[in-house]
Amino acid sequence: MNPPLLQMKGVAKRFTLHHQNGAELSVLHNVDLEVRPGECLVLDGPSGMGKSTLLKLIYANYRATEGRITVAPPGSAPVEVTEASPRELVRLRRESIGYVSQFLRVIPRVSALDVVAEPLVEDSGEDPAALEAAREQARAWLTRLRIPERLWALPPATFSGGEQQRVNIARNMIKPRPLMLLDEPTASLDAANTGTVIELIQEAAARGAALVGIFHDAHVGDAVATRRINVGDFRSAA
Ligand SMILES: Nc1ncnc2c1ncn2[C@@H]1O[C@H](COP(=O)(O)OP(=O)(O)OP(=O)(O)O)[C@@H](O)[C@H]1O
Repeated sequence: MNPPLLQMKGVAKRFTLHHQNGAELSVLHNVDLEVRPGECLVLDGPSGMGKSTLLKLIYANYRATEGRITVAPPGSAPVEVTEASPRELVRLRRESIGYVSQFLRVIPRVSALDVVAEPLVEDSGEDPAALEAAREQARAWLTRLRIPERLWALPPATFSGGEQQRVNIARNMIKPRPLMLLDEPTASLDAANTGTVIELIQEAAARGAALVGIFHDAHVGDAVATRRINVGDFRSAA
């Protein structure tokens, strides 16, 4: 069996509520899990249980209060997310973790094509052939996700919710990273685009990515899950 790409051990998250005299809100407690290459772990559980918080801990948007989170990309040294420096985290995200949230962080005046191509352009070292290859791939991703060609040269700020979500998916999947975090990636999508995203997730798992996802639509979770957990099981008794 492949070694885990992601490992969480004894992870807890408590928020300190500064506007409520420093009261603590305990959200996750004793999270132990492993995800291996080729697996898609689906996070289930009622609203407010901590599903998005769990993804944000892995991506280090939130700092774990307790425990260890280790990402071990194949062929490179494992990174302890809980102890990594800001520089190591930037590198880990750039090289090893894709994070598709519901919302695109819009960059003013940058075209949809360049937003999608950017992760490959960053790696191109200004080599003209690599830059053109990055743009060519961005065109293919925009086509596959049914973004009309007339929109490619425009900044996505004025795009519809579903168009922005598809640009975000393309941007985060164009570079095949070993770990993919998916926070309701199909929330604003129609049936055809939801079907495409299901295929993309299955293709990522087939090439050996490890995926952890939250899916609003039960049928999407059912189609992609290789394993599921209920995040309510990590709720603190306190
Ligand atoms: N930055 C924060 N500060 C304080 N509390 C937070 C913060 N982020 C999340 N929480 C709290 O943590 C709990 C879990 O939130 P989270 O968004 O992870 O739930 P969820 O299971 O993803 O919910 P949903 O299915 O509704 O998206 C909620 O009670 C939320 O208010």
